[in-house]
Amino acid sequence: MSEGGIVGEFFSLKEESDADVLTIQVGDFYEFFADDAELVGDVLDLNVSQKSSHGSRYPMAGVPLSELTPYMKQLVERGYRVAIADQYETENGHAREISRVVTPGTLLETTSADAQYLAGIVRVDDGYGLAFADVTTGRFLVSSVSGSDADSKALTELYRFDPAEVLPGPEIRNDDSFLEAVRERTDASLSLHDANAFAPGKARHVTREQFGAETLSSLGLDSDGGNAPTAEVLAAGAVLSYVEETGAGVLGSITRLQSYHSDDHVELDATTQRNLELTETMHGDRKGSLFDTVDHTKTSAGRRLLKEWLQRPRRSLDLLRERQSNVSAFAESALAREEIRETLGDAYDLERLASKSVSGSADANDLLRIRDSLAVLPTVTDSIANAPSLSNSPLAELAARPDRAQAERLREELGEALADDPPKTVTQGGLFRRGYDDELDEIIDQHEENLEWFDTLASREKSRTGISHLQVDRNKTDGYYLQVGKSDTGKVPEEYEAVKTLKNSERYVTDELREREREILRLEERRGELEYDLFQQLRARIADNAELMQDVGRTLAELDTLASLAVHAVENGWVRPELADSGFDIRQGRHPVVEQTTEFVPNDLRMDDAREFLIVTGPNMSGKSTYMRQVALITLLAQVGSFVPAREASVGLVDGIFTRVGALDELAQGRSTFMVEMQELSNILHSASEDSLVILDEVGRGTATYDGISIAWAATEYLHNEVRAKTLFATHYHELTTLADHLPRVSNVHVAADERDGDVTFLRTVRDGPTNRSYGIHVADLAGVPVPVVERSRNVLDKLRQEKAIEAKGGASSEPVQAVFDLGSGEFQRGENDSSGGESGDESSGIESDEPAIDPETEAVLSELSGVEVADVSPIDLMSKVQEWQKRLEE
Ligand SMILES: Nc1ncnc2c1ncn2[C@@H]1O[C@H](COP(=O)(O)OP(=O)(O)OP(=O)(O)O)[C@@H](O)[C@H]1O
Repeated sequence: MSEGGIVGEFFSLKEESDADVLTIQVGDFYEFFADDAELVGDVLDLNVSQKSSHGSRYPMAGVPLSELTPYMKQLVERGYRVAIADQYETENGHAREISRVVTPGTLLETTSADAQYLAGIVRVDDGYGLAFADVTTGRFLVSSVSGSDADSKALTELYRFDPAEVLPGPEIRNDDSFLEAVRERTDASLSLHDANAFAPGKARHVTREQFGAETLSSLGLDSDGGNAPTAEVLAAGAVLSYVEETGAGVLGSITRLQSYHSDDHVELDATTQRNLELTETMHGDRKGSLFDTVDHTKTSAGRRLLKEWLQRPRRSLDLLRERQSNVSAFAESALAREEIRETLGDAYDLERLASKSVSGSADANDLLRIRDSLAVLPTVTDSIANAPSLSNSPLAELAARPDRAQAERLREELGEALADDPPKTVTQGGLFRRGYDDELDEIIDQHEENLEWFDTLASREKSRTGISHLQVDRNKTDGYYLQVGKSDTGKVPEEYEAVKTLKNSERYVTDELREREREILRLEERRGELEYDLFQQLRARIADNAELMQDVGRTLAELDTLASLAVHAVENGWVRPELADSGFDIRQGRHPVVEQTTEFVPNDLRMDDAREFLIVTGPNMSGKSTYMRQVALITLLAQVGSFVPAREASVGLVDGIFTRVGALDELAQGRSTFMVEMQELSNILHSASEDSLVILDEVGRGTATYDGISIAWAATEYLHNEVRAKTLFATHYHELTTLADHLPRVSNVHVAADERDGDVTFLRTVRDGPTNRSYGIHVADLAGVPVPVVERSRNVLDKLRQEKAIEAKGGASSEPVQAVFDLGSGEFQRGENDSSGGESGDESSGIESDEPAIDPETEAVLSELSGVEVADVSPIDLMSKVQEWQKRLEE
């Protein structure tokens, strides 16, 4: 291992001579480890992780691009071509992949098929301007958000793109609460960027240079009266200049600017994406996510697009109907679909290859991949034209979108240039076909002629000299030589010059041989140079067609994604949903992921203007959460343009899906469950509209029972009266079921269970009306809670029920439990002192202090088990506490 010395202000490099292992030391803080390095062609492939000054290793993804770039530059200057593919273990033991390539002339470029966004965000008077550059494909999107909830809208956009790096404008201070939220809720690194880049003049100049003033004005993004560029342009300018300065992508591959409106998409914040397990399960596994379940794509570009569609469901009826028709067409014609999918399997990621051509990092193999991928388009287009059900669908138009003639010309050019079976690297020679370049042909002819001379040399010399054991050979140290067997050395003529003596033979050279050898080496060198020049010229011409390649790549990806959706629909009996203005009528709906592994009991859902809010009750484990998630996922899939798991479905388009379920992750991070719960609830109450779908699972359970009920009660009223969002609310607070008597559009449904002789059977069927029992103790029993505790709980429950019955009969309003049941009848609703959800035990509520006395013996036992006051917890919390205690015992 040799010390490479300081190669940059903060960077030093250690390398082993054969470049097998590379350790890069960065300042005092980080140490990068390169394990399992492998030389693949002329690219060095490394696995990289990073060690902090405290000694803990963590993945390199945590390092901002700007920090990585300078040291990458150093490597490049030292003549390396570096591909870093780091696969590392995250805290919970799940491997994730982030890959980036650095090549001469360019900087960071991703080798991962996933989109990697660099985001710029600028705050203006009435909102934010946002710009997102995908360094994988060169896609560039801008948008703006405004209004009183601009903060939350901007955050939603950031969640949606999930950028690797965010550049906040200089007006967003480091301690700004908005940045706090970005830090808290995304994995993005925040990078400080030159404030000048955000300056209006600079930003406009840079964006105009990149896209032209015409593009800006056609998108409505040019300045007002020539002075103030729009917020999007400010953000775009900063991102572009950052890309240019740091090489976080390739400017030349950013060929097009797309402007989108945040209203084009269904609002789906990070919490909801996680709750619905769109791309990862709650435990961080890819397997078992919706994406993993429905993905049957054949290409990495198709996979990328499918993920994007799931994360960004759309609201345009026309677009969704078109996608549906395409999925339908593919679903109906199995033969043509499978033929097309097989052809698609030959396509590489053209969007990425376009970026690589522009950056100059595309190698010989990449040019071949471009050639082969371009050939896929006409084959696929012909397959579509030949299948009537496909040619009559919008698929025909989709496939015709890229300029086929231009694509064909490009493919022909590559076909004429590149040999059928060329080498992996240019330096090996033989990349180009004969007839492509006259000079190259001549060199090759001369080279071959010289080689032939060597071929005939042995027989010529044999007959001239009478030496029988003579052969001509070449090796790295001696070059060309004549080798004569020991027995024949006496016959060697004068002009032979001995160069090496071996055991059984002698090696000679002659002037003539030296001259030929020099000529061969000259020709080989010239051939190498010329082939490399030609390769570069060809690559540059290909790069001029980056936009075309992006078009073709995008089209193939879209066909792949649509065909994948069709495959899943056919294999799982999904149906095309009817897209309606509002409301839901889902018959025999199923959960798209759970149905893969379980004998699933389908369920219906009906919601309309007269039935907007469903309170879902049912025993623990009966299927409430599954039912609600199933509704959210069916809605989401419908707005992707996919078929849905149901026998029949009408889905009203929504503008957002908002969910609030148990806060497992935050618990692990040490935040108060209840605080998180309330923040999420608050966000929903602020952001949801009458066109939204809201899923609430157990709101209020994180605090004292009466506080919890009060908050859940008030939130229901607010959603029902003010927001009017379509809402499903699962609760164990049976008191809430009485809301249906007071609020006109609230209805009760419950997930049925059957109890016979103390045994509970979960029926999984959703029925109208509230449930009457909670069966929590039965679940505790199932979970293995010790028999004495289960028995005792039954005892306590009976007691509580008896008390309730007495209170109900007596009807005295001063009775504590009665007070809860009376919530709907006035006192609470009127928002008097006690409706404000005061702290537990707050004198003003008059409730906590009036709680029914629990048998002191029970309270003592349970308190000891759980470490909490019994009166302060809901039945579920009690159960989880008991389970917690049981776990502790096991440990
Ligand atoms: N319709 C169904 N068909 C088959 N299995 C189901 C169905 N619904 C739910 N399940 C299964 O039942 C189990 C419990 O479901 P779920 O978590 O939705 O219950 P829950 O009522 O929300 O429970 P809790 O109140 O304890 O949170 C899960 O394992 C789920 O896979």
